[in-house]
Amino acid sequence: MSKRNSSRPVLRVLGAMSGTSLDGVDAAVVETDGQRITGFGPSAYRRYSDAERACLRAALGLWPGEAPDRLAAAEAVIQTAHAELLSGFEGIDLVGFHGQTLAHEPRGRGTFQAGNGADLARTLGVPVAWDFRSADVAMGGEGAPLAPFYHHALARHLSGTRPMAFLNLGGVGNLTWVDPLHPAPETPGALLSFDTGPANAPIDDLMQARRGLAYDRDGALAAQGTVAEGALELFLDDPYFSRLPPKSLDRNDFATMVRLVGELCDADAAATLTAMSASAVLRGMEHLPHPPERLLVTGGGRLNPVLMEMLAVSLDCPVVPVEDAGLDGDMLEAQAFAFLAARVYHGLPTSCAGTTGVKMAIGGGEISRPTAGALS
Ligand SMILES: Nc1ncnc2c1ncn2[C@@H]1O[C@H](COP(=O)(O)OP(=O)(O)OP(=O)(O)O)[C@@H](O)[C@H]1O
Ligand SMILES: CC(=O)N[C@H]1[C@@H]2OC[C@@H](O2)[C@@H](O)[C@@H]1O[C@H](C)C(=O)O
Repeated sequence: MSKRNSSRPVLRVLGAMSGTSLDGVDAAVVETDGQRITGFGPSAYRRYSDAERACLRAALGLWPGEAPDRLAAAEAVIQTAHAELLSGFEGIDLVGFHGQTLAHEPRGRGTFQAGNGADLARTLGVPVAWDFRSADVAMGGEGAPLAPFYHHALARHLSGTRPMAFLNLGGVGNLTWVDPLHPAPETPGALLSFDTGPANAPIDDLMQARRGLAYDRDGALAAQGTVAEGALELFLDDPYFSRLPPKSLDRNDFATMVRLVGELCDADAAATLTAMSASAVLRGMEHLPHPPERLLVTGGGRLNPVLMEMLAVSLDCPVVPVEDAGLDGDMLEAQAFAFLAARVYHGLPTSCAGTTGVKMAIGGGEISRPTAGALS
């Protein structure tokens, strides 16, 4: 821990994210006082085995107390994978542990990220910030997306002077519009963010069902297909797309869309699902207050050239992977939860009206210490 031009100490924070794609756990170090990013550290990835992924898939949609055996098996996978990955890092002041979202229903039963931060703190011997979303939902927010406060810090780190946008193409897509001239993320007008719609999850589900593969590598199958315009139109009729932000999704909220492509051959189905993901983003762009100077794309979908091309040809602004700005698109969400952990530690807000729709800016997350008094 060190002090640098700030009343709050700079922490070396390790963030960990297990996303809706269920591919594995990302972990990355950020040095931050919770406001400024002062450095990026090492990162690592731990893939889930096929058996582990199947176990997590079987637990999607479960709430605490439901199907106890299935849930306990998934929790054991999450806990073990994180402990294995995170124990390989040294010199860490604080861990930001997102866990695995199993169910998300902000206007209903709430939001549930499996994984126990108190146990992880004991295992690693380091304080752990976790359960980032519950407080926001309890206060009437969507509980997601939460990365926007990090996007704001990144935009300032990049010395941006004009509004820019970040697009995460994970299992679900989410879009953040950020005006970097506002020094604080919670200032009205600094941020607008929301989930755009399904991104890779339906494509992955199709590939699993039809080809026994985890995903459409480089969009190779979609590139051979033709988009079924009728199915695309039916998809875009969903009221989610015209609903004003804030709004967020569960991984499987659009699972039935795979039925829209049920009669199509594999390649046409992949092309159509890819077009649906791109079109959901295009509809989302209509909600932004001003056109961004560029769209910085993160998450695995940025590696799908078919999806990226569909976005690029339809948008007026440049569409580029975040690597164009010197950032790491594989690790950006893990970094986000490192940054958010530092904010939790320093008592700073992690969401606001522009991000989750929560009425007042609030700090979510709790901190579990391995022993009383650590990092005091
Ligand atoms: N080379 C590639 N070509 C096409 N798609 C790819 C490629 N690499 C990754 N992907 C897609 O990206 C997905 C993983 O993305 P990512 O890790 O960003 O998701 P996630 O973080 O789990 O999701 P979320 O952000 O919704 O929580 C894979 O499941 C796959 O669909
Ligand atoms: C409930 C939940 O886990 N939502 C995830 C999911 O994956 C992408 C999108 O849906 C986003 O809203 C969120 O993740 C990112 C990290 C976020 O909170 O910013």
